[in-house]
Formats: sequence, structure tokens, C-alpha cells
Amino acid sequence: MPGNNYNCNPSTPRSRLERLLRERELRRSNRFLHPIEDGNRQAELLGNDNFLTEGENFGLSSEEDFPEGVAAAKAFADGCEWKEGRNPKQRLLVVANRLPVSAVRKGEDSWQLEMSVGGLVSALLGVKEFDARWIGWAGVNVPDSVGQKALTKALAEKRCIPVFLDEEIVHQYYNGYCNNILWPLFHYLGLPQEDRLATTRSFQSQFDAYKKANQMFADVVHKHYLDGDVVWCHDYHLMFLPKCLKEHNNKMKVGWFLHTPFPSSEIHRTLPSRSELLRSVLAADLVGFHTYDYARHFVSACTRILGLEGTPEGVEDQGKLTRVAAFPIGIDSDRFIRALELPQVQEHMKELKERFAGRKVMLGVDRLDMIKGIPQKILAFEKFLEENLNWRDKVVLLQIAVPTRTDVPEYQKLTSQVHEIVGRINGRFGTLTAVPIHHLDRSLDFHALCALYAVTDVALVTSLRDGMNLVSYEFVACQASKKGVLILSEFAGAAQSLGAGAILVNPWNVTEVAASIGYALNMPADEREKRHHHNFMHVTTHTSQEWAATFVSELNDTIVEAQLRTRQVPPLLPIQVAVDRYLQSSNRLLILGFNATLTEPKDTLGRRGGQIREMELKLHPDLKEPLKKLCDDSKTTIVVLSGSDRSVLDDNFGDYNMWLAAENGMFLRLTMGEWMTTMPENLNMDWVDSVKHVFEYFTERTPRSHFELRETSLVWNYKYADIEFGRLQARDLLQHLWTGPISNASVDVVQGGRSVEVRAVGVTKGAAIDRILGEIVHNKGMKAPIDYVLCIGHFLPKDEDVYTFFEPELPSEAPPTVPRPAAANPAMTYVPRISTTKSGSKAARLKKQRSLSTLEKRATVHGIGNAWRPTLMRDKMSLHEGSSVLDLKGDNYFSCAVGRKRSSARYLLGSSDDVVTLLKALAEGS
Ligand SMILES: O=P(O)(O)OC[C@H]1O[C@H](O[C@H]2O[C@H](CO)[C@@H](O)[C@H](O)[C@H]2O)[C@H](O)[C@@H](O)[C@@H]1O
Ligand SMILES: O=c1ccn([C@@H]2O[C@H](COP(=O)(O)OP(=O)(O)O)[C@@H](O)[C@H]2O)c(=O)[nH]1
Repeated sequence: MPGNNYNCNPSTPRSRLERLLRERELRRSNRFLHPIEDGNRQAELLGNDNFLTEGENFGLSSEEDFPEGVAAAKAFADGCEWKEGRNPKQRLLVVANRLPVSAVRKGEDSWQLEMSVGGLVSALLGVKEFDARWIGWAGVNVPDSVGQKALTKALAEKRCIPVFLDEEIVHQYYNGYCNNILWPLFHYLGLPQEDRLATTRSFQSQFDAYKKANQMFADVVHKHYLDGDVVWCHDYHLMFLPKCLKEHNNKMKVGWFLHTPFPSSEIHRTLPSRSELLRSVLAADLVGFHTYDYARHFVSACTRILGLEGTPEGVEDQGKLTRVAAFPIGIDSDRFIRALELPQVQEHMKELKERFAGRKVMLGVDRLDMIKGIPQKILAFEKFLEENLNWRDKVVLLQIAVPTRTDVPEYQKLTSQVHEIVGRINGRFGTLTAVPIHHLDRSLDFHALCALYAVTDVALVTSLRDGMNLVSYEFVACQASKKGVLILSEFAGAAQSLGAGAILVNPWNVTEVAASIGYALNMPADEREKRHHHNFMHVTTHTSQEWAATFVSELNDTIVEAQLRTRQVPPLLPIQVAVDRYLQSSNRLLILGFNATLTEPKDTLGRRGGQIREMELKLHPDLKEPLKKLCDDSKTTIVVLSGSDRSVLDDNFGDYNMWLAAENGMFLRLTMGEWMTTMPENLNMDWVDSVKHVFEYFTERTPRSHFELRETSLVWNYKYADIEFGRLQARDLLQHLWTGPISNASVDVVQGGRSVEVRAVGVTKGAAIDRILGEIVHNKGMKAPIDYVLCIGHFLPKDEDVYTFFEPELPSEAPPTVPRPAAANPAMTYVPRISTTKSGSKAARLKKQRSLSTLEKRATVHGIGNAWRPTLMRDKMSLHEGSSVLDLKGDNYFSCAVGRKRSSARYLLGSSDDVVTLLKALAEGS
């Protein structure tokens, strides 16, 4: 129980930032307090070079440790603080396509396990803070159960759990969808160009295999999952996994991290399965990227492609927030630093120095992948040799090109291409005893790699795109004595962290890279030292341990924050209760919004394709019948309260027996009667023309935006425009309005999700309902109090006062009553200012609406109606006998927000389809 380990403390961090700062301090002091323990762990690890024995490595250790990140997160969550010493490690299920070990079959039931190559594996090897298990594919097809059983057992010793994928799935999912479609696309190489038709044809079957494979990973997770585990999904192979996991168990803590770049939304939108993949990832609680740019691209794809809301925190869909943030990965730098002290590494270094004595060593270490820019690198080196005769026998380029994804044709082509260029250059510049390029199509073991890093003068990383590139980090970690130079592609994520110390290049610019090689080789010692120092500090402080601890602790926080948010979300409307109470009541009032309450719900496609159709507001066809029935019930009064103008309400509801309140309640009519205005007197509308001018300007300059000129307000709507451009334009528009046309005007500016509305002060639904209610009570000559109110709408926050209007001041308070009014005022004490107007031109109506209704005149004559008062008239209202207009008995009030999660309404309904269900039930019941 977390509670046992924590102690409530007033200094408990209250905010995320505060907690992260606290955690950082804890981590630092822990490093200082437990250096030996840490050293032992390294020695243990290094003693088993490149191999994982039980209980060591990537957080798979069984030894107890100091789980600061988790403890602090829990402390934050519980409002308590980590108390003392040791705490059980948090269980972590790491799910990645590739296991840290790949299996080679040695017999029917015997297996040899080899270290897998790649940055993802390297980084996760450094994660030691957790009680982790790794779920993934062992890189081999095991069709027989004997083999599967034996391999499962062998892997269990490394705390690895296999997912068995057959050859066909691997072909379609890994070689096909992952490495031939997603990988090039995410690295800006586009969808496969050659054999386009074949690709298009095979696309669907590959995507199906991708989903199937993800489900297979999910099935294994379910088998091993225990309550409270954190499930951390990795990379583009498993974008479908968060959805599979959450569908099975919504309580699971799920994080997803992408190790590659996430491209601009313009690239992502070319992918046929673009929306499905984004939605699946959004099922996670926390989504992480290496850099802020990738995170920004992802959020932008969600807003542009899915039409969701991007916030500084992440992506919001119907009140559900998926947090999106940047978590730059690092390496286990100590592991490299310590390795350099080992005798076998020193021996390697000596050999290398002797072998290349008198020549400067340049190094490239990459998987043989088109994103790594190996041909570009070699061509730049060739150019350097061409232009610098004096360096030809004084420099050597060692290129380690680790074979990868060899079943994918693009990779096979790349291999031949690189071989061809290397051969040509060596033929051109080589001598009988030496060649300028040593190209190795193989991987090196850890010690050989460390030695190579340490003797290198210039490391050359020319990735065309790269999620991070850990080779550059490893090189820096091994250069404490040599202080060599790093030439780094500006398109690698690492450029954002090591950019200050490295020489940044555009790998496509061969001339620039060649010149940088010259600059690096000739760089004076003091400049090298300064640059190295800067990068070394970064690499040794931003480690893979920090990366994982931060991600997991943020994930824990995100879940706690989501729980807090959920607690603030009103519950769903208990439809049956609302119906039962309705049936038991005798004087009911139903206040219904129009847009998104009584209209048909719009799906995303409709939003993109049906602007014209959608802009014309139409009553949900399924509502016609129940609404008619409810309107004809003498015990029920219905008001449609909308921001729309009168003609829209006339068109949709003219045939029903109900009250229409247009323009946020500023105009009112019983469908049998004429329009009246409830507008406050002296409503100053002088600002309208200048605001209209500004709205016109922005509408012209924002494609697919439009504006509505209403009598009491103007609305500029950019719902259908490019969302980011729309927001920028809205910001400009507001800035312009505030400093100009409305700087002194008595207006309210209401910002909707995708709209800006300017209204005269006092034009809110809440203020209007007060006056509308008065008019209804008067018009009906109500004798008995209203004993049931149902108020449903998709109202903007500014208009939510309509929900609170009917709430009692205090929960236990009796409904408002007022003393019996004076005889001089026979009807009631409320003072509506209502005047009749007829439909006509807007200008004509604007003039007419100022005339007074009989009711208003009467009130004025009695000396109480001169001005509209913003106070709650509800509290002053009473019936003839002095009893209150409202007698809701506390519980007979159902306020309900449709399609919103944050609301002051008592209840929620998902969409207007739920409104249909409810109104049908009310109609049927009565
Ligand atoms: O598993 P493979 O198909 O053999 O590929 C190896 C790995 O390549 C990619 O690595 C990425 O992760 C690194 C660490 O975050 C990052 O530095 C690098 O820029 C990326 O390319 C891939 O994302 C991994 O899933 C693969 O395992
Ligand atoms: O012969 C080799 C060459 C590379 N690597 C490792 O492969 C990883 C490459 O990671 P990087 O992030 O640079 O790129 P990725 O291959 O993941 O795209 C680094 O940790 C290297 O140490 C290795 O173990 N043996």
C-alpha cells in the first residue's frame, strides 16, 4: 500500500513542476549517497558484456533500489511524501517489437541468445529503476511448441517474454507495414514510390496484419499484467497497442513512446490509415516523443486530421485528455565511461592506435538504413579528399554499417549502392598499402565499439532524419580524454541537445559536409575542449535512467490528474429518474438548447465534407414526433433557448406549441404569438458596424470561415477553417478588437472552441431566462408553482448561468419565496421589459424592438420597471398567493450539458442522440 510508505507533509509538492524539481534533487542526492552500489551494478553489467544475466540490466534487476521517480510520483499522487529508505520497485511492462536479445536456434529445444542492436535496446538497457519485464518478438520464427516452450524458458531467465509471430505476419507487419510504410513515412521519405500500385494493393493486407500483430502483443500483456503495473508501449510498430490494451482494461496505466520522428501533419495525412492510427495512440494516457517538434507535429495531426482540440497539455477529445510531451532519451553514460577502464578495451584501443598511427580517424556507426545518410556521408568524404590532397594519406573513415531489416528490398538496394560507392572511392584514392574507407557490414561487440569511439578524432553522423541517434551520445561519452569533434546532422533529434558542442550540418549538402570535415580535422585543441565539455555535461546528466524515471513518473501523475478531473465531471443523466419525476409532476418546464442539442450529431467526416449542409441548422428528424407530443401536453411548457436568430427558430419550430427564445433569449415568442424583445433598455449597439467591418476582413482572409450578424451579437466562426490558422487569426482578430473597435464599448467577448462572439453586455442566456420565466408565468396565468425543470443544452461556458439559475442558493435551502406583492402590483413582482416586434429587415427590427410591450408599459406605470436589473428576478417571483414560482423540491431539477465534460450542469448527456432517447421516453410516458 503506498499509504504505508508515505507521510503527510506540508512541504508536499503541489504542482507538477514543483514535484519534478524535487525529484531531480532527490536523484542527485541519491547518486551522491549510493555511489558504490551504482558502481557494483555497472561492474556486474560489464562483467557480462553484451549479455543479460538474470537479475541485472534494464531495470530487470531483482535488487532493491531507490525508486525516487516513482516514490515522488506516488507522494504527489497521495498528497504525501516518500518517507524513508527503500520501497518496492514499481512493476513495469516494457512492450516493444524487439526484445533486447534475439534468439538463434541451436537444437530442437536449445537456444542461444544474442544482444539485439539498435538505439531502443541500448537506451532501455540503462533503465534500472523498475521491476521490469520486457515483452516482444525474439526476431525468429518458432512454429513448433517444443521450440516455443524452450525459448520461453530461456527468455524468462532474462525476464523477457516472447510474442510469437509467424513468418507471414512478420512479412506483412514488420517488413511490410512497419518498415516499408511507416518507417520511410515518419522519416520524410514518403510512401513507397516504386511499384506504387502494388504497394497500394498490398496496403490493406499489411495494415490488417499490423493490427493483428498488435493484438497478439496485447494478448501477451493481458496474461502478465497485474493491477497497478505500468505498461509502456514503444515505437511505431505498436501504435495500435494502446487501444487494444485500454479496450480490455480501461484502468491500465498505458504510456506510448515513439523513437522515430513524428512527421509534419502534411506527411502523416498521406497515410491511408492516418486517423485510425492516431486514435489508437490517443487511447494511451501519456504519449511521448524525443523532441518538442515531434510532439507538436503529433498534436497538429490530431487537430487537423481528427478535428480534436490541441491544448498545451496534449490532445482533448470530448473531455478526455491524452497528455503529449517531449522526453528526450539518453544513454547509460557511466556504462561507457567505465568500460574504457577495462583491460580488454584498453587493449583494443592500443591495437587501433597502432593500426591507424599517423592518420586521423573518422568514424561512422549506423544501421545500414536509408535514413542514416550513409551514401551522402561517403560522397562528402570523397569531396573532402578531392579538395584536400594533403589529407589523402592522413585520414581514414571507418564506417560500421550494421545490417538491418535485410528482408526489405529497399535495404537490399541500399547495401549494393553503398558497396558500389565505397569500392569506387577506395579504387580512386587507395594505395597498395592503405584505403581511405574501411567499411564493415557487421556489428561490433560493446567493448570493441567503446574502443573505437575512444580513439576517434571526428565522428560523422549524417542522418537524413533520425529520432534521436544514440551513437552521437555514445561517442561523446567515450571522448573524455581525446575530446574529438562531432559532426552531426541537423535532422537528428540529437541536434537539439548536442547542437551547441557539435558542428551541425545539412547532410544533403555534400559541399557543406566536406567543408565541415576539414574544419573538424583542423580544429584547435581549446575549441575542441570547449565543445566536448558542453556535450559531455549533457550526455552524463540526461541519461536513459532519467528518461525512463521521468516518463513513468509523468505517467503516474497523468493518471492521478485524470482521476481528479473525472471526479469533477458531472455524472451521466439518470434518464429513468428524470422520466419518473417528470411523470409525477404537474407543472413542468423544459428549457432546450438548439444547436448540438436538438440537431443531428455530426461525425468528423461530416464536419469536413458537409459544411454547407451543417451550417443550416435542422431539427433532428427523430425528435419531431416526441417534441410535438410534449408540446401538446398542457402540464408541460417548452422553451427553445438558442443563440440562433429568430428566422432559424421560426423555420424549425414554427409549427409546435412552444416558446422560442432567439439570440440568447433576447427575443421571445410563444409560437402562437409575435416576437417580443427581452433586451435590456439602453442596450448600446453602436459598436456593431465597426466590429462587423473587422469580422468581414477576417472572413475574407480565412478560408472557410464565416460570420453571422445577429441583432444583439456578432459571431465569427472558424470551425471549418484550418484549425491552426483559424486560431492564429482569432488571436489577431481579438487583439485588433480590444485595441480598437471595442476598447470602450460595453460588450462581452465570448470565445468558443472555434468562434469569437461579441455581444452587448447583459446578453447571456442566464440573464434572459430570468425575464423569460417571468413572461411565461404571467402569460400562462400560472396558479401552481413549476414543480419540475429540465434544462438541456450545449451552452458555452459564458451561458452556463442558465443551469445555475434554477439551483437553490444553498443545498438545504427551501425554494425561494417572497412576501405577497402589494395590491398595486396585482400580477407578480418580476419586471420584464418586453416589447413586441415583427420580423422584417434587420435594421427595421432593430428599431422596432425598442418599443414597449403592454406588459412593460404596465410595469413602468407602476414605477418598478424602468431598468433591466441583473439581479435574480427568480428570487423576487411569486404567484398570487405569495407562494414561490418554483417548487422543485431540490431534486426535481435536471440540468444537463450535451457533449461537454466540464460544466456546471448537474448531469451530462453524450450527444443529441441521447436527447432523443430522453425526450422520446418523456413523451411516451405522458
Ligand atoms: O529493431 P530493428 O528493426 O532492427 O531496428 C532497430 C531500432 O531502430 C530504431 O531506433 C530508434 O530508436 C533510437 C532510440 O530511441 C533512436 O535514437 C533512433 O533515432 C531511432 O531510429 C527503431 O525506432 C527501434 O524500434 C528499432 O528497434
Ligand atoms: O556494431 C554496433 C553498432 C551499433 N550498436 C548500437 O546501436 C545503437 C544505435 O542507436 P541509434 O540511436 O544511433 O540508431 P538506431 O539504430 O536505433 O536507429 C547504439 O546504441 C549502438 O551502440 C551496436 O550495439 N553495435
